[in-house]
Amino acid sequence: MAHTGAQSVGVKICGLTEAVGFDACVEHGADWVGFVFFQRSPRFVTPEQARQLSARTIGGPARVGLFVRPDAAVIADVLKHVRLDVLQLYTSVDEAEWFSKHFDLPVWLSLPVSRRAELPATRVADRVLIEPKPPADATRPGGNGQQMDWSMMADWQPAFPWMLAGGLTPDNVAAAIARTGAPAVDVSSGVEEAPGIKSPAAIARFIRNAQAAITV
Ligand SMILES: O=C(O)c1ccccc1N[C@@H]1O[C@H](COP(=O)(O)O)[C@@H](O)[C@H]1O
Repeated sequence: MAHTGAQSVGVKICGLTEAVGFDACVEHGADWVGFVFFQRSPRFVTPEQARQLSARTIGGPARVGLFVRPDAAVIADVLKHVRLDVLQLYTSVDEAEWFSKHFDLPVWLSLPVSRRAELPATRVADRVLIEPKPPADATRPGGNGQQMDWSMMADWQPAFPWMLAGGLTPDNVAAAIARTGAPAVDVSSGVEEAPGIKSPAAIARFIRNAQAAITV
């Protein structure tokens, strides 16, 4: 079934490391920007780098901090430097709830999914990120440019917030939204010139194509 949406699709650009990419997100109206606090990512930023990027604009996209196997002391240190609006966590449902209460912040939980039965039936976090399971030899759980089988979401219409991630690009994002009905999308490697280096032109095209998808 093809989905058509009447609501604006939310767009998150993840893995900002440089001013030029951050500024493109602000200019073209991204809803969220993501800072990756995972050292084994080419998109890793220190808390100070995130602070400097974030300070380039007042307001603008909401700031999402991404943590893999999160540690409360690490998150607390980041929050001393930069205001985050959302924690995006690669952890369990129980831990996600704990972190949300502990830091009094909304938590988005990344859920790796490879078949329809793994899609959540009930709300387990403020938002779930539906992502592909990473390859066995991957050094990180996301940001691998790996696309999932969108057909498994064809008739999945949960009554809670979710976001589609994994292998999205300016060229496929409109089809991804139409096929899955995703209310929000998340991209990292699909808008890069090289790992960790964002392309302002690709960011502009991604946001434009995602937002245009609602009128399909
Ligand atoms: O971006 C990363 O390097 C990363 C590292 C560790 C965990 C998650 C990461 N990225 C997340 O994965 C999605 C999808 O990435 P891609 O578009 O397929 O490259 C990304 O949007 C981040 O939320």
